[in-house]
Amino acid sequence: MKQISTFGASPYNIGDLQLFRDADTAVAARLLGNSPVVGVGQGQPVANGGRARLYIVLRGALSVAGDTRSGLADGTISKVLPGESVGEQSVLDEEANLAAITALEDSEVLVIEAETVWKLIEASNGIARNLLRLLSFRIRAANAQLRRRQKLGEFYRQMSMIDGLTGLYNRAWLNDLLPEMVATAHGTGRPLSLIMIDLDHFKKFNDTHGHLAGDQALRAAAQVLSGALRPSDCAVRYGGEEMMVLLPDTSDKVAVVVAERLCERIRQAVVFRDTRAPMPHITASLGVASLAPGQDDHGLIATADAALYRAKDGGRDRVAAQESLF
Ligand SMILES: Nc1nc2c(ncn2[C@@H]2O[C@H](COP(=O)(O)OP(=O)(O)OP(=O)(O)O)[C@@H](O)[C@H]2O)c(=O)[nH]1
Repeated sequence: MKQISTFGASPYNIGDLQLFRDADTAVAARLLGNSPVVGVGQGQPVANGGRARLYIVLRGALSVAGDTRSGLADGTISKVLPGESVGEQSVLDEEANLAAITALEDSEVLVIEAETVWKLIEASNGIARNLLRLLSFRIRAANAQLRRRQKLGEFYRQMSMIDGLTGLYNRAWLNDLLPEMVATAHGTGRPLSLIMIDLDHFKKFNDTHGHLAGDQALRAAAQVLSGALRPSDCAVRYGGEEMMVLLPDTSDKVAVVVAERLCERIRQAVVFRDTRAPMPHITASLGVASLAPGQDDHGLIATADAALYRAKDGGRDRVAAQESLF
Protein backbone atom coordinates (compact mmCIF):
# COMPACT_ATOMS: atom_id res chain seq x y z
CA MET A 1 0.00 0.00 0.00
CA LYS A 2 1.63 3.24 -1.04
CA GLN A 3 0.54 6.81 -1.60
CA ILE A 4 0.12 7.67 -5.25
CA SER A 5 -1.30 11.17 -4.95
CA THR A 6 -3.50 13.42 -2.88
CA PHE A 7 -7.22 13.57 -3.46
CA GLY A 8 -6.91 17.16 -4.71
CA ALA A 9 -4.43 16.07 -7.40
CA SER A 10 -6.35 12.92 -8.37
CA PRO A 11 -8.86 12.68 -11.24
CA TYR A 12 -11.68 11.46 -9.00
CA ASN A 13 -14.91 13.41 -8.65
CA ILE A 14 -16.14 14.06 -5.13
CA GLY A 15 -19.78 13.92 -6.22
CA ASP A 16 -19.33 10.22 -7.09
CA LEU A 17 -18.56 9.33 -3.49
CA GLN A 18 -21.56 8.09 -1.49
CA LEU A 19 -20.68 10.06 1.61
CA PHE A 20 -20.72 13.41 -0.19
CA ARG A 21 -23.75 12.89 -2.41
CA ASP A 22 -26.12 15.89 -2.27
CA ALA A 23 -23.80 17.52 0.27
CA ASP A 24 -21.62 20.60 0.08
CA THR A 25 -18.98 19.17 -2.26
CA ALA A 26 -16.95 22.40 -2.40
CA VAL A 27 -16.35 22.24 1.38
CA ALA A 28 -15.55 18.54 1.14
CA ALA A 29 -13.13 19.06 -1.76
CA ARG A 30 -11.30 21.75 0.22
CA LEU A 31 -10.99 19.63 3.37
CA LEU A 32 -9.98 16.51 1.46
CA GLY A 33 -7.49 18.19 -0.87
CA ASN A 34 -4.45 16.87 1.01
CA SER A 35 -5.86 13.49 2.00
CA PRO A 36 -3.78 10.70 0.50
CA VAL A 37 -4.91 8.40 -2.27
CA VAL A 38 -3.14 5.07 -1.86
CA GLY A 39 -2.69 2.16 -4.21
CA VAL A 40 -3.33 -1.31 -2.78
CA GLY A 41 -2.34 -4.36 -4.80
CA GLN A 42 -4.72 -7.30 -5.16
CA GLY A 43 -4.71 -9.42 -1.99
CA GLN A 44 -2.79 -6.80 0.00
CA PRO A 45 -4.10 -5.55 3.34
CA VAL A 46 -5.11 -1.96 3.90
CA ALA A 47 -2.87 -1.08 6.84
CA ASN A 48 -4.65 1.13 9.38
CA GLY A 49 -1.53 1.93 11.41
CA GLY A 50 -3.54 1.28 14.57
CA ARG A 51 -5.67 4.38 13.95
CA ALA A 52 -9.30 5.13 13.33
CA ARG A 53 -9.63 6.06 9.65
CA LEU A 54 -12.22 6.20 6.95
CA TYR A 55 -11.42 4.56 3.63
CA ILE A 56 -13.28 5.31 0.43
CA VAL A 57 -12.78 3.07 -2.57
CA LEU A 58 -12.03 5.15 -5.67
CA ARG A 59 -11.18 2.27 -8.00
CA GLY A 60 -11.19 -1.51 -7.58
CA ALA A 61 -12.82 -3.24 -4.59
CA LEU A 62 -12.04 -4.02 -0.97
CA SER A 63 -13.12 -6.94 1.15
CA VAL A 64 -13.93 -6.40 4.81
CA ALA A 65 -13.83 -9.39 7.16
CA GLY A 66 -15.29 -9.14 10.69
CA ASP A 67 -13.29 -8.06 13.69
CA THR A 68 -10.21 -10.29 13.75
CA ARG A 69 -8.75 -9.29 17.10
CA SER A 70 -11.75 -9.31 19.37
CA GLY A 71 -12.58 -12.94 18.66
CA LEU A 72 -15.82 -11.86 16.98
CA ALA A 73 -14.63 -12.76 13.49
CA ASP A 74 -17.31 -15.03 12.10
CA GLY A 75 -16.38 -15.49 8.48
CA THR A 76 -18.67 -12.68 7.32
CA ILE A 77 -17.10 -10.78 4.44
CA SER A 78 -18.52 -7.72 2.78
CA LYS A 79 -17.40 -6.09 -0.42
CA VAL A 80 -16.79 -2.36 -0.72
CA LEU A 81 -17.13 -0.98 -4.23
CA PRO A 82 -16.07 2.36 -5.82
CA GLY A 83 -17.74 5.30 -4.10
CA GLU A 84 -18.44 3.27 -0.92
CA SER A 85 -16.64 3.62 2.37
CA VAL A 86 -15.52 1.54 5.31
CA GLY A 87 -14.43 2.57 8.79
CA GLU A 88 -17.13 5.16 9.68
CA GLN A 89 -17.88 3.51 12.98
CA SER A 90 -14.27 3.30 14.08
CA VAL A 91 -13.87 7.00 13.35
CA LEU A 92 -16.96 7.91 15.38
CA ASP A 93 -16.08 5.81 18.41
CA GLU A 94 -12.36 6.56 18.01
CA GLU A 95 -11.40 2.91 18.06
CA ALA A 96 -8.87 1.58 15.57
CA ASN A 97 -10.62 -0.34 12.83
CA LEU A 98 -10.51 -4.00 13.85
CA ALA A 99 -11.87 -5.34 10.60
CA ALA A 100 -9.40 -6.94 8.22
CA ILE A 101 -9.54 -4.92 5.01
CA THR A 102 -7.86 -6.25 1.90
CA ALA A 103 -7.94 -5.39 -1.77
CA LEU A 104 -9.94 -7.82 -3.92
CA GLU A 105 -8.21 -6.37 -6.98
CA ASP A 106 -5.67 -3.62 -7.63
CA SER A 107 -7.41 -0.67 -6.01
CA GLU A 108 -7.08 3.02 -5.24
CA VAL A 109 -8.35 4.17 -1.90
CA LEU A 110 -8.88 7.60 -0.35
CA VAL A 111 -7.67 7.60 3.24
CA ILE A 112 -9.34 10.14 5.56
CA GLU A 113 -7.98 10.60 9.06
CA ALA A 114 -10.48 10.87 11.92
CA GLU A 115 -9.75 14.59 12.52
CA THR A 116 -10.65 15.34 8.92
CA VAL A 117 -13.89 13.34 9.16
CA TRP A 118 -14.89 15.44 12.20
CA LYS A 119 -14.07 18.63 10.31
CA LEU A 120 -16.25 17.44 7.42
CA ILE A 121 -19.11 16.73 9.83
CA GLU A 122 -18.79 20.17 11.42
CA ALA A 123 -18.59 21.90 8.06
CA SER A 124 -21.52 20.25 6.32
CA ASN A 125 -24.91 19.07 7.54
CA GLY A 126 -25.25 17.10 4.34
CA ILE A 127 -22.15 15.05 5.10
CA ALA A 128 -23.31 14.50 8.70
CA ARG A 129 -26.71 13.33 7.38
CA ASN A 130 -25.06 10.93 4.87
CA LEU A 131 -22.86 9.50 7.58
CA LEU A 132 -25.85 8.94 9.87
CA ARG A 133 -27.74 7.25 7.04
CA LEU A 134 -24.80 5.00 6.35
CA LEU A 135 -24.47 4.04 10.00
CA SER A 136 -28.17 3.41 10.29
CA PHE A 137 -27.99 1.15 7.23
CA ARG A 138 -25.04 -0.73 8.73
CA ILE A 139 -26.83 -1.18 12.07
CA ARG A 140 -29.92 -2.53 10.33
CA ALA A 141 -27.80 -4.93 8.26
CA ALA A 142 -25.91 -6.09 11.37
CA ASN A 143 -29.18 -6.61 13.26
CA ALA A 144 -30.70 -8.57 10.40
CA GLN A 145 -27.59 -10.73 10.26
CA LEU A 146 -27.72 -11.28 14.01
CA ARG A 147 -31.35 -12.35 13.79
CA ARG A 148 -30.55 -14.76 10.97
CA ARG A 149 -27.73 -16.24 13.03
CA GLN A 150 -29.89 -16.54 16.12
CA LYS A 151 -32.53 -18.39 14.10
CA LEU A 152 -29.91 -20.66 12.58
CA GLY A 153 -28.36 -21.28 16.00
CA GLU A 154 -31.76 -22.15 17.45
CA PHE A 155 -32.46 -24.42 14.48
CA TYR A 156 -29.19 -26.34 14.98
CA ARG A 157 -29.72 -26.44 18.73
CA GLN A 158 -33.12 -27.97 18.18
CA MET A 159 -31.80 -30.37 15.56
CA SER A 160 -29.16 -31.59 18.01
CA MET A 161 -31.97 -32.38 20.46
CA ILE A 162 -33.99 -34.47 18.00
CA ASP A 163 -33.45 -38.14 17.24
CA GLY A 164 -32.83 -38.52 13.50
CA LEU A 165 -34.61 -41.87 13.08
CA THR A 166 -37.84 -41.28 14.98
CA GLY A 167 -38.13 -37.49 15.16
CA LEU A 168 -38.62 -37.76 18.92
CA TYR A 169 -36.53 -35.77 21.40
CA ASN A 170 -33.24 -37.46 22.16
CA ARG A 171 -31.28 -38.23 25.31
CA ALA A 172 -29.46 -34.87 25.16
CA TRP A 173 -32.83 -33.11 25.30
CA LEU A 174 -33.90 -35.29 28.20
CA ASN A 175 -30.71 -34.57 30.14
CA ASP A 176 -31.37 -30.86 29.66
CA LEU A 177 -35.09 -30.77 30.29
CA LEU A 178 -36.00 -33.51 32.75
CA PRO A 179 -34.16 -31.93 35.74
CA GLU A 180 -36.01 -28.68 34.94
CA MET A 181 -39.36 -30.47 34.75
CA VAL A 182 -38.64 -32.21 38.05
CA ALA A 183 -37.69 -28.90 39.70
CA THR A 184 -40.89 -27.27 38.36
CA ALA A 185 -43.03 -30.13 39.65
CA HIS A 186 -41.44 -29.92 43.11
CA GLY A 187 -41.72 -26.12 43.07
CA THR A 188 -45.37 -26.02 42.10
CA GLY A 189 -46.48 -29.15 43.86
CA ARG A 190 -47.98 -30.39 40.59
CA PRO A 191 -47.53 -34.08 39.66
CA LEU A 192 -45.12 -35.32 37.01
CA SER A 193 -45.37 -38.81 35.53
CA LEU A 194 -43.05 -40.75 33.31
CA ILE A 195 -43.72 -43.80 31.14
CA MET A 196 -40.79 -45.95 30.03
CA ILE A 197 -41.53 -47.95 26.89
CA ASP A 198 -39.50 -50.83 25.50
CA LEU A 199 -40.40 -52.75 22.34
CA ASP A 200 -40.73 -56.48 22.99
CA HIS A 201 -38.39 -59.08 21.53
CA PHE A 202 -36.99 -56.45 19.25
CA LYS A 203 -33.84 -58.41 18.60
CA LYS A 204 -36.01 -61.19 17.19
CA PHE A 205 -37.98 -58.63 15.13
CA ASN A 206 -34.73 -57.39 13.58
CA ASP A 207 -33.48 -60.91 13.00
CA THR A 208 -36.74 -61.97 11.35
CA HIS A 209 -37.61 -58.90 9.29
CA GLY A 210 -34.27 -57.17 8.89
CA HIS A 211 -32.77 -54.07 10.43
CA LEU A 212 -34.55 -51.68 8.05
CA ALA A 213 -37.89 -53.13 9.07
CA GLY A 214 -36.71 -52.72 12.67
CA ASP A 215 -36.07 -49.04 11.98
CA GLN A 216 -39.51 -48.76 10.46
CA ALA A 217 -41.00 -50.38 13.57
CA LEU A 218 -39.25 -47.79 15.74
CA ARG A 219 -40.70 -45.03 13.58
CA ALA A 220 -44.17 -46.58 13.79
CA ALA A 221 -43.96 -46.76 17.60
CA ALA A 222 -42.70 -43.17 17.73
CA GLN A 223 -45.65 -42.06 15.61
CA VAL A 224 -48.04 -43.75 17.99
CA LEU A 225 -46.49 -41.84 20.88
CA SER A 226 -46.45 -38.45 19.14
CA GLY A 227 -49.99 -38.93 17.89
CA ALA A 228 -51.46 -39.94 21.21
CA LEU A 229 -50.12 -37.25 23.52
CA ARG A 230 -51.24 -33.82 24.66
CA PRO A 231 -49.19 -30.85 23.46
CA SER A 232 -47.67 -30.50 26.93
CA ASP A 233 -46.46 -34.13 26.94
CA CYS A 234 -43.09 -35.06 25.47
CA ALA A 235 -41.91 -38.25 23.82
CA VAL A 236 -38.22 -39.11 23.91
CA ARG A 237 -36.13 -41.82 22.32
CA TYR A 238 -34.19 -42.88 25.37
CA GLY A 239 -31.87 -45.20 23.44
CA GLY A 240 -32.04 -48.23 21.13
CA GLU A 241 -35.60 -49.52 21.23
CA GLU A 242 -36.43 -47.74 24.47
CA MET A 243 -38.64 -44.68 24.48
CA MET A 244 -40.07 -42.49 27.19
CA VAL A 245 -43.05 -40.25 27.63
CA LEU A 246 -43.08 -37.35 30.08
CA LEU A 247 -46.45 -36.24 31.36
CA PRO A 248 -46.36 -32.99 33.30
CA ASP A 249 -49.30 -32.18 35.51
CA THR A 250 -50.46 -35.80 35.35
CA SER A 251 -51.22 -38.00 38.32
CA ASP A 252 -50.01 -41.59 38.59
CA LYS A 253 -53.50 -42.97 37.96
CA VAL A 254 -54.04 -40.93 34.81
CA ALA A 255 -50.53 -41.88 33.61
CA VAL A 256 -51.47 -45.57 33.89
CA VAL A 257 -54.55 -44.93 31.73
CA VAL A 258 -52.37 -43.13 29.16
CA ALA A 259 -49.86 -46.02 29.21
CA GLU A 260 -52.65 -48.57 28.64
CA ARG A 261 -53.81 -46.53 25.65
CA LEU A 262 -50.27 -46.36 24.21
CA CYS A 263 -49.80 -50.12 24.74
CA GLU A 264 -52.99 -50.82 22.83
CA ARG A 265 -52.12 -48.46 19.97
CA ILE A 266 -48.61 -49.86 19.58
CA ARG A 267 -50.11 -53.36 19.38
CA GLN A 268 -52.36 -52.15 16.55
CA ALA A 269 -49.73 -50.10 14.73
CA VAL A 270 -49.00 -51.06 11.14
CA VAL A 271 -45.25 -51.27 10.75
CA PHE A 272 -45.20 -51.75 6.99
CA ARG A 273 -47.46 -53.41 4.48
CA ASP A 274 -46.11 -56.51 2.85
CA THR A 275 -48.56 -58.52 0.81
CA ARG A 276 -46.20 -61.51 0.46
CA ALA A 277 -45.75 -62.20 4.16
CA PRO A 278 -47.93 -61.97 7.26
CA MET A 279 -47.89 -58.39 8.47
CA PRO A 280 -45.35 -57.99 11.25
CA HIS A 281 -46.54 -56.20 14.30
CA ILE A 282 -44.93 -54.95 17.42
CA THR A 283 -45.78 -54.90 21.06
CA ALA A 284 -44.24 -52.98 23.90
CA SER A 285 -43.89 -53.19 27.64
CA LEU A 286 -44.47 -50.00 29.60
CA GLY A 287 -43.42 -48.94 33.08
CA VAL A 288 -45.14 -46.02 34.81
CA ALA A 289 -43.76 -43.87 37.62
CA SER A 290 -44.76 -40.59 39.22
CA LEU A 291 -42.44 -38.18 40.93
CA ALA A 292 -42.27 -38.78 44.68
CA PRO A 293 -41.53 -36.00 47.19
CA GLY A 294 -37.79 -35.25 47.24
CA GLN A 295 -37.10 -37.55 44.29
CA ASP A 296 -34.71 -36.41 41.55
CA ASP A 297 -34.77 -37.18 37.81
CA HIS A 298 -32.54 -40.24 38.19
CA GLY A 299 -34.82 -41.63 40.89
CA LEU A 300 -37.87 -41.10 38.72
CA ILE A 301 -36.29 -42.90 35.74
CA ALA A 302 -35.09 -45.75 37.97
CA THR A 303 -38.62 -46.23 39.35
CA ALA A 304 -40.12 -46.32 35.84
CA ASP A 305 -37.38 -48.71 34.76
CA ALA A 306 -38.18 -51.05 37.64
CA ALA A 307 -41.86 -50.98 36.66
CA LEU A 308 -40.92 -51.70 33.04
CA TYR A 309 -38.87 -54.67 34.21
CA ARG A 310 -41.95 -56.04 35.97
CA ALA A 311 -44.02 -55.57 32.79
CA LYS A 312 -41.42 -57.61 30.88
CA ASP A 313 -41.31 -60.17 33.65
CA GLY A 314 -45.10 -60.39 33.73
CA GLY A 315 -45.22 -61.51 30.09
CA ARG A 316 -44.63 -58.29 28.02
CA ASP A 317 -47.23 -56.37 25.95
CA ARG A 318 -48.51 -54.81 29.15
CA VAL A 319 -48.29 -51.90 31.57
CA ALA A 320 -46.84 -52.06 35.07
CA ALA A 321 -46.83 -49.19 37.52
CA GLN A 322 -44.48 -48.40 40.36
CA GLU A 323 -45.26 -50.64 43.30
CA SER A 324 -47.11 -48.13 45.50
CA LEU A 325 -49.70 -47.58 42.75
CA PHE A 326 -51.19 -51.05 43.15
N1 LIG B 1 -33.54 -51.74 13.72
C1 LIG B 1 -33.03 -51.19 14.81
N2 LIG B 1 -32.78 -51.95 15.87
C2 LIG B 1 -32.29 -51.38 16.98
C3 LIG B 1 -32.04 -50.01 17.04
N3 LIG B 1 -31.55 -49.73 18.28
C4 LIG B 1 -31.52 -50.91 18.96
N4 LIG B 1 -31.95 -51.91 18.19
C5 LIG B 1 -32.02 -53.34 18.49
O1 LIG B 1 -32.92 -53.57 19.54
C6 LIG B 1 -32.59 -54.87 20.07
C7 LIG B 1 -32.83 -54.84 21.54
O2 LIG B 1 -32.65 -56.13 22.01
P1 LIG B 1 -32.70 -56.56 23.52
O3 LIG B 1 -32.20 -55.42 24.37
O4 LIG B 1 -31.99 -57.86 23.62
O5 LIG B 1 -34.18 -56.68 23.87
P2 LIG B 1 -35.40 -57.35 23.09
O6 LIG B 1 -34.95 -58.31 22.04
O7 LIG B 1 -36.31 -56.26 22.67
O8 LIG B 1 -36.07 -58.18 24.24
P3 LIG B 1 -36.99 -57.67 25.40
O9 LIG B 1 -36.69 -56.19 25.60
O10 LIG B 1 -36.58 -58.47 26.60
O11 LIG B 1 -38.38 -57.91 25.00
C8 LIG B 1 -31.14 -55.14 19.70
O12 LIG B 1 -31.09 -56.24 18.81
C9 LIG B 1 -30.72 -53.87 18.99
O13 LIG B 1 -29.83 -54.12 17.91
C10 LIG B 1 -32.31 -49.23 15.88
O14 LIG B 1 -32.11 -48.00 15.83
N5 LIG B 1 -32.81 -49.84 14.80
